[in-house]
Amino acid sequence: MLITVQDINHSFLIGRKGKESNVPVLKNISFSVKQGEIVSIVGRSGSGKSTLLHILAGFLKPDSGEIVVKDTVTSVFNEQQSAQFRLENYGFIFQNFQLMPGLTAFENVELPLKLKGMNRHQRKDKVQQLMKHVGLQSVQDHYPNELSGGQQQRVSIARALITDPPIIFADEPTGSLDSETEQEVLELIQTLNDTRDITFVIITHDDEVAQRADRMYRMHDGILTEEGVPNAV
Ligand SMILES: Nc1ncnc2c1ncn2[C@@H]1O[C@H](COP(=O)(O)OP(=O)(O)OP(=O)(O)O)[C@@H](O)[C@H]1O
Repeated sequence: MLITVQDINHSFLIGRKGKESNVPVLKNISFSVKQGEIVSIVGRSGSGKSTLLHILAGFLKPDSGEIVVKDTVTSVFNEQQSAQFRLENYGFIFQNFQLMPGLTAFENVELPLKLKGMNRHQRKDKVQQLMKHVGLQSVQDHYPNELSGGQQQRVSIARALITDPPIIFADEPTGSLDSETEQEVLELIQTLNDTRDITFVIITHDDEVAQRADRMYRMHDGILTEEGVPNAV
């Protein structure tokens, strides 16, 4: 298994000081993701999906339970260890793209390589190759506000991929796209999964998006259960 999540529990303390109450948000969550799978987690707003993603990615510590990624227990990491592990292993795609408005499409994709200290020549080759792969060659000098929603999401996907992480976490990746563009982005994810063997964990409130995955889990009031998908082999 690439990712194994075992008995995760998490609560938030809410309310005024002295009158706080503990609200359980994740209840005994266990699931696993195999290398090369696309796994979706679907559920209504407030069901706990984002909290689970934050815990998986190490932004938040669970109250109890264990997460193992690539044979490493990540749930015991301190902040610095989590940050390092994220840098080496995870890419992120968000609903609202989170591109840097002052950088061109090319520069947005290039940024993670700059942060890693790769030299300019190598960066240029790598970024150009990937932008071609995701169909962005003709718009590489455009700023985010000169791109369509679908193009912006392609840029953010390229940015997530540029450091070759084995795992991509996508939080509502098609949430702000029209249905045609949504299909294009889902097809791109499928292609990248096929050609580069990248594992995707997709969080969504949309059943149709979730059913495009190899396997699908449903989150309901903090409880996660696996459901069959139509295209399962
Ligand atoms: N930092 C926090 N402090 C207190 N409660 C929180 C906090 N973050 C989330 N919650 C609560 O935890 C529950 C689950 O929230 P979460 O954001 O994980 O749901 P979600 O399924 O991702 O929803 P959405 O699709 O709207 O993002 C909600 O009831 C929310 O109010």
